[in-house]
Amino acid sequence: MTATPAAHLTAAVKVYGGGDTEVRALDGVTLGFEAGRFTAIMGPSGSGKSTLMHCAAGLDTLTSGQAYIGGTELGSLGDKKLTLLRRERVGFVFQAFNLLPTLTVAENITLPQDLAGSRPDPEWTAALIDVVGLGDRLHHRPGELSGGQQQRVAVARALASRPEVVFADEPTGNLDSRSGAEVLGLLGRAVHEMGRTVVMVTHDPVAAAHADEVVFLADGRLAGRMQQPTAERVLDQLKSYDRKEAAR
Ligand SMILES: Nc1ncnc2c1ncn2[C@@H]1O[C@H](COP(=O)(O)OP(=O)(O)OP(=O)(O)O)[C@@H](O)[C@H]1O
Repeated sequence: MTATPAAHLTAAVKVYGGGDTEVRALDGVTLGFEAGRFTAIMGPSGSGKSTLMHCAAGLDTLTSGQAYIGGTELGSLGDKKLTLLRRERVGFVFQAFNLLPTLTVAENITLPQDLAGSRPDPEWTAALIDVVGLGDRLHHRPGELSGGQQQRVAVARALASRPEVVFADEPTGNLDSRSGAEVLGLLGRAVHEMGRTVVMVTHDPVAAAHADEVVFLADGRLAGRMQQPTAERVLDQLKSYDRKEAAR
């Protein structure tokens, strides 16, 4: 028997709007994110990447089908239980960092646990701070840090409660290539050295090449999967979807 994936979707459909303006953003996606792996989600603009991530993470609901974190089906949870699940079992990294400007780096990192009333594990927090390389910045505020440093804080915050899965939405979208590479290296270390699970939406083939696997979406459907991606192979694959789109 194979282990339960960290997150998975079965026959996932998401429809926005209705009538003439109806959009099927997800059109029957069945997909699992294995634990202990770094997965990138790619596809042309409008292919449903963000929708898939939001529905898989419990930030949005499916029109039909199921989304699971571990063995928990999200559609069966009420708002309160869903909020708790997101807080305790899922980590998030967004393009815009989303740190609280009035809190220090250290306070930002432990904020989700403080909100949940859980006690941060000092050894784990220290290991995280070491990995993100911000030990000398713990009492600074986000405004005193570079974009790359802020995103490293956001990665540490996402990992602080040892969530079952971290979802990252274009985490390098606001960073220069060097800071972006640092953040991607950090996500990779979280997976390969700290046993975490990361699912990342990205437009950037170079970013996707940091993942163990790339999942391709096209028109709201699963269009392919690539193991051990390279930026070049990812780019070629994306071009093939563009050519199919142009031929329609
Ligand atoms: N709240 C919404 N209301 C209506 N349509 C939406 C909404 N959110 C997304 N869509 C539509 O659903 C489809 C998929 O959007 P989604 O943002 O998931 O794609 P994406 O692959 O993440 O795109 P991008 O790469 O441009 O960010 C698009 O056609 C989009 O216009």
